[in-house]
Amino acid sequence: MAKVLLASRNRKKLAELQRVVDAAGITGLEILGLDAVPEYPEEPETGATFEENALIKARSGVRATGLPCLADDSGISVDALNGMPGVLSARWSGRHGDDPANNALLLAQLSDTPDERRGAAFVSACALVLPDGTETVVRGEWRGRILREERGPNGFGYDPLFAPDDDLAAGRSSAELTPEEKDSLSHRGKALAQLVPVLRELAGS
Ligand SMILES: O=P(O)(O)OP(=O)(O)OP(=O)(O)OC[C@H]1O[C@@H](n2cnc3c(O)ncnc32)[C@H](O)[C@@H]1O
Ligand SMILES: [Mg+2]
Repeated sequence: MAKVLLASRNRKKLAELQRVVDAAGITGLEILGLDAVPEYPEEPETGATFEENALIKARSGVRATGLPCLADDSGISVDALNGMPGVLSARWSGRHGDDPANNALLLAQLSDTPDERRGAAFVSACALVLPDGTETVVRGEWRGRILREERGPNGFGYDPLFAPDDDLAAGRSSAELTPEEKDSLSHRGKALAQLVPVLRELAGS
Protein backbone atom coordinates (compact mmCIF):
# COMPACT_ATOMS: atom_id res chain seq x y z
CA MET A 1 0.00 0.00 0.00
CA ALA A 2 1.29 3.49 -0.87
CA LYS A 3 2.40 5.53 2.13
CA VAL A 4 2.39 9.23 2.88
CA LEU A 5 3.92 10.77 5.98
CA LEU A 6 2.13 13.64 7.73
CA ALA A 7 5.03 15.56 9.28
CA SER A 8 3.14 16.86 12.31
CA ARG A 9 3.17 16.43 16.07
CA ASN A 10 -0.49 17.46 16.17
CA ARG A 11 -2.77 14.38 16.38
CA LYS A 12 -5.86 16.45 15.57
CA LYS A 13 -4.35 17.35 12.18
CA LEU A 14 -3.69 13.66 11.52
CA ALA A 15 -7.33 12.86 12.29
CA GLU A 16 -8.53 15.67 10.00
CA LEU A 17 -6.35 14.45 7.11
CA GLN A 18 -7.53 10.86 7.59
CA ARG A 19 -11.17 12.02 7.46
CA VAL A 20 -10.61 14.01 4.25
CA VAL A 21 -8.92 11.04 2.56
CA ASP A 22 -11.69 8.67 3.71
CA ALA A 23 -14.44 11.07 2.65
CA ALA A 24 -12.85 11.35 -0.81
CA GLY A 25 -13.06 7.56 -1.10
CA ILE A 26 -9.30 7.20 -1.48
CA THR A 27 -8.30 3.70 -0.55
CA GLY A 28 -4.83 2.26 -0.81
CA LEU A 29 -3.11 5.16 0.93
CA GLU A 30 -1.65 4.66 4.38
CA ILE A 31 -1.19 7.91 6.29
CA LEU A 32 1.67 7.70 8.75
CA GLY A 33 2.29 10.06 11.64
CA LEU A 34 5.75 10.94 12.95
CA ASP A 35 5.31 8.21 15.58
CA ALA A 36 5.36 5.61 12.80
CA VAL A 37 8.81 6.49 11.40
CA PRO A 38 12.28 6.55 13.00
CA GLU A 39 12.83 9.81 14.86
CA TYR A 40 14.66 12.55 12.95
CA PRO A 41 15.69 16.05 13.95
CA GLU A 42 12.84 18.41 13.09
CA GLU A 43 13.76 21.81 11.77
CA PRO A 44 12.49 24.87 13.62
CA GLU A 45 9.48 26.60 12.05
CA THR A 46 11.30 29.83 11.26
CA GLY A 47 9.45 30.85 8.08
CA ALA A 48 7.78 34.24 7.73
CA THR A 49 4.75 32.67 6.04
CA PHE A 50 2.56 29.59 6.52
CA GLU A 51 3.69 28.35 3.10
CA GLU A 52 7.40 28.54 3.99
CA ASN A 53 6.84 26.68 7.25
CA ALA A 54 4.76 23.96 5.60
CA LEU A 55 7.57 23.44 3.07
CA ILE A 56 10.22 23.34 5.82
CA LYS A 57 8.30 20.55 7.59
CA ALA A 58 7.49 18.56 4.43
CA ARG A 59 10.99 18.79 2.92
CA SER A 60 12.68 17.64 6.11
CA GLY A 61 10.27 14.70 6.29
CA VAL A 62 11.14 13.59 2.76
CA ARG A 63 14.86 14.05 3.39
CA ALA A 64 14.72 11.91 6.55
CA THR A 65 12.39 9.14 5.41
CA GLY A 66 12.33 9.08 1.60
CA LEU A 67 8.52 8.96 1.79
CA PRO A 68 6.08 11.35 0.12
CA CYS A 69 5.45 13.88 2.83
CA LEU A 70 2.57 16.23 3.64
CA ALA A 71 2.76 19.07 6.15
CA ASP A 72 0.33 21.72 7.35
CA ASP A 73 1.27 25.05 8.83
CA SER A 74 -1.66 26.99 10.13
CA GLY A 75 -2.87 29.60 12.54
CA ILE A 76 -5.31 32.36 13.21
CA SER A 77 -4.96 35.84 11.78
CA VAL A 78 -6.86 38.51 13.72
CA ASP A 79 -7.80 41.74 11.92
CA ALA A 80 -7.53 43.92 15.05
CA LEU A 81 -4.01 42.54 15.67
CA ASN A 82 -2.83 43.29 12.12
CA GLY A 83 -2.86 39.61 11.19
CA MET A 84 -1.19 38.24 14.31
CA PRO A 85 -0.84 35.68 15.92
CA GLY A 86 -0.35 34.32 12.36
CA VAL A 87 2.67 32.04 12.11
CA LEU A 88 3.18 32.51 15.87
CA SER A 89 -0.23 31.01 16.73
CA ALA A 90 1.09 27.81 18.32
CA ARG A 91 3.39 29.75 20.68
CA TRP A 92 1.50 33.06 21.11
CA SER A 93 1.64 32.91 24.93
CA GLY A 94 5.32 31.98 24.82
CA ARG A 95 4.86 28.27 25.41
CA HIS A 96 4.51 26.10 22.30
CA GLY A 97 1.21 24.27 22.06
CA ASP A 98 -0.31 25.61 25.31
CA ASP A 99 -3.85 26.09 23.97
CA PRO A 100 -5.48 27.41 27.19
CA ALA A 101 -2.72 30.01 27.67
CA ASN A 102 -2.81 31.06 24.01
CA ASN A 103 -6.60 31.46 24.12
CA ALA A 104 -6.51 33.41 27.40
CA LEU A 105 -3.90 35.82 26.03
CA LEU A 106 -5.83 36.41 22.80
CA LEU A 107 -9.04 37.11 24.75
CA ALA A 108 -7.23 39.57 27.03
CA GLN A 109 -5.69 41.38 24.07
CA LEU A 110 -9.14 41.83 22.51
CA SER A 111 -11.02 42.69 25.69
CA ASP A 112 -11.63 46.29 24.54
CA THR A 113 -12.22 45.42 20.88
CA PRO A 114 -15.89 45.95 19.95
CA ASP A 115 -17.92 43.23 18.23
CA GLU A 116 -17.74 44.87 14.79
CA ARG A 117 -13.92 44.74 14.81
CA ARG A 118 -13.42 41.14 15.99
CA GLY A 119 -12.99 39.64 12.50
CA ALA A 120 -10.38 36.91 11.99
CA ALA A 121 -9.39 34.13 9.64
CA PHE A 122 -7.99 30.68 10.19
CA VAL A 123 -5.35 29.98 7.54
CA SER A 124 -3.79 26.67 6.51
CA ALA A 125 -0.97 26.11 4.06
CA CYS A 126 -0.40 22.47 3.14
CA ALA A 127 2.71 21.30 1.31
CA LEU A 128 3.02 17.92 -0.37
CA VAL A 129 6.60 17.04 -1.31
CA LEU A 130 7.43 13.88 -3.26
CA PRO A 131 10.74 12.01 -3.18
CA ASP A 132 11.36 13.09 -6.82
CA GLY A 133 11.34 16.72 -5.66
CA THR A 134 7.86 17.63 -6.89
CA GLU A 135 6.33 20.21 -4.56
CA THR A 136 2.68 21.26 -4.33
CA VAL A 137 1.65 24.02 -1.92
CA VAL A 138 -1.98 24.98 -1.36
CA ARG A 139 -3.80 27.36 0.98
CA GLY A 140 -7.22 27.55 2.59
CA GLU A 141 -8.84 30.34 4.61
CA TRP A 142 -11.86 30.41 6.93
CA ARG A 143 -13.40 33.75 7.93
CA GLY A 144 -15.16 34.37 11.22
CA ARG A 145 -14.89 36.41 14.38
CA ILE A 146 -13.39 36.07 17.83
CA LEU A 147 -15.89 35.35 20.62
CA ARG A 148 -15.67 36.85 24.12
CA GLU A 149 -15.37 33.49 25.89
CA GLU A 150 -14.54 29.90 25.00
CA ARG A 151 -17.40 27.74 23.75
CA GLY A 152 -17.63 24.07 22.81
CA PRO A 153 -15.71 20.83 23.40
CA ASN A 154 -14.61 19.78 19.89
CA GLY A 155 -11.57 20.55 17.77
CA PHE A 156 -8.40 22.06 19.27
CA GLY A 157 -6.40 25.27 19.60
CA TYR A 158 -8.43 28.42 19.00
CA ASP A 159 -11.61 26.55 17.91
CA PRO A 160 -13.57 27.48 21.09
CA LEU A 161 -12.98 31.21 20.38
CA PHE A 162 -13.80 31.21 16.66
CA ALA A 163 -17.34 31.81 15.34
CA PRO A 164 -17.34 31.05 11.60
CA ASP A 165 -19.18 33.45 9.27
CA ASP A 166 -20.82 30.55 7.41
CA ASP A 167 -24.59 30.10 7.69
CA LEU A 168 -24.02 26.41 8.46
CA ALA A 169 -22.28 27.35 11.71
CA ALA A 170 -25.21 29.62 12.72
CA GLY A 171 -24.08 31.14 15.98
CA ARG A 172 -21.87 28.22 17.00
CA SER A 173 -18.13 28.26 17.64
CA SER A 174 -16.00 25.95 15.54
CA ALA A 175 -15.58 23.80 18.67
CA GLU A 176 -19.38 23.31 18.58
CA LEU A 177 -19.36 21.94 15.02
CA THR A 178 -19.28 18.23 14.31
CA PRO A 179 -15.97 17.01 12.85
CA GLU A 180 -17.66 16.62 9.44
CA GLU A 181 -19.09 20.16 9.58
CA LYS A 182 -15.66 21.55 10.46
CA ASP A 183 -14.04 19.66 7.56
CA SER A 184 -16.59 21.04 5.10
CA LEU A 185 -15.91 24.67 6.07
CA SER A 186 -12.44 24.86 7.56
CA HIS A 187 -9.20 26.33 6.28
CA ARG A 188 -7.56 22.88 6.44
CA GLY A 189 -10.52 21.23 4.74
CA LYS A 190 -10.28 23.75 1.89
CA ALA A 191 -6.51 23.36 1.57
CA LEU A 192 -6.59 19.54 1.67
CA ALA A 193 -9.43 19.39 -0.85
CA GLN A 194 -7.02 20.86 -3.40
CA LEU A 195 -4.55 18.04 -2.69
CA VAL A 196 -7.08 15.24 -3.11
CA PRO A 197 -6.27 14.70 -6.82
CA VAL A 198 -2.54 14.32 -6.07
CA LEU A 199 -3.22 12.04 -3.11
CA ARG A 200 -5.56 9.95 -5.26
CA GLU A 201 -2.80 9.60 -7.84
CA LEU A 202 -0.30 8.60 -5.15
CA ALA A 203 -2.72 5.95 -3.96
CA GLY A 204 -3.27 4.72 -7.48
CA SER A 205 -7.02 4.70 -6.75
O1 LIG B 1 3.64 22.03 13.52
P1 LIG B 1 2.86 20.77 13.76
O2 LIG B 1 3.67 19.68 14.39
O3 LIG B 1 2.11 20.31 12.55
O4 LIG B 1 1.68 21.07 14.83
P2 LIG B 1 1.34 22.48 15.53
O5 LIG B 1 0.16 22.24 16.44
O6 LIG B 1 2.58 23.07 16.12
O7 LIG B 1 0.80 23.33 14.32
P3 LIG B 1 1.31 24.72 13.74
O8 LIG B 1 2.76 24.93 13.99
O9 LIG B 1 0.81 24.73 12.32
O10 LIG B 1 0.52 25.77 14.59
C1 LIG B 1 -0.84 25.93 14.36
C2 LIG B 1 -1.51 26.56 15.56
O11 LIG B 1 -2.63 27.32 15.06
C3 LIG B 1 -3.82 26.97 15.69
N1 LIG B 1 -4.70 26.26 14.75
C4 LIG B 1 -4.39 25.81 13.50
N2 LIG B 1 -5.44 25.16 12.95
C5 LIG B 1 -6.42 25.21 13.85
C6 LIG B 1 -7.73 24.70 13.89
O12 LIG B 1 -8.22 23.98 12.89
N3 LIG B 1 -8.46 24.94 14.98
C7 LIG B 1 -7.96 25.63 16.01
N4 LIG B 1 -6.74 26.12 16.08
C8 LIG B 1 -5.96 25.92 15.00
C9 LIG B 1 -3.46 26.05 16.85
O13 LIG B 1 -3.30 26.83 17.99
C10 LIG B 1 -2.11 25.48 16.45
O14 LIG B 1 -1.32 25.28 17.59
MG1 LIG C 1 4.19 23.65 14.89
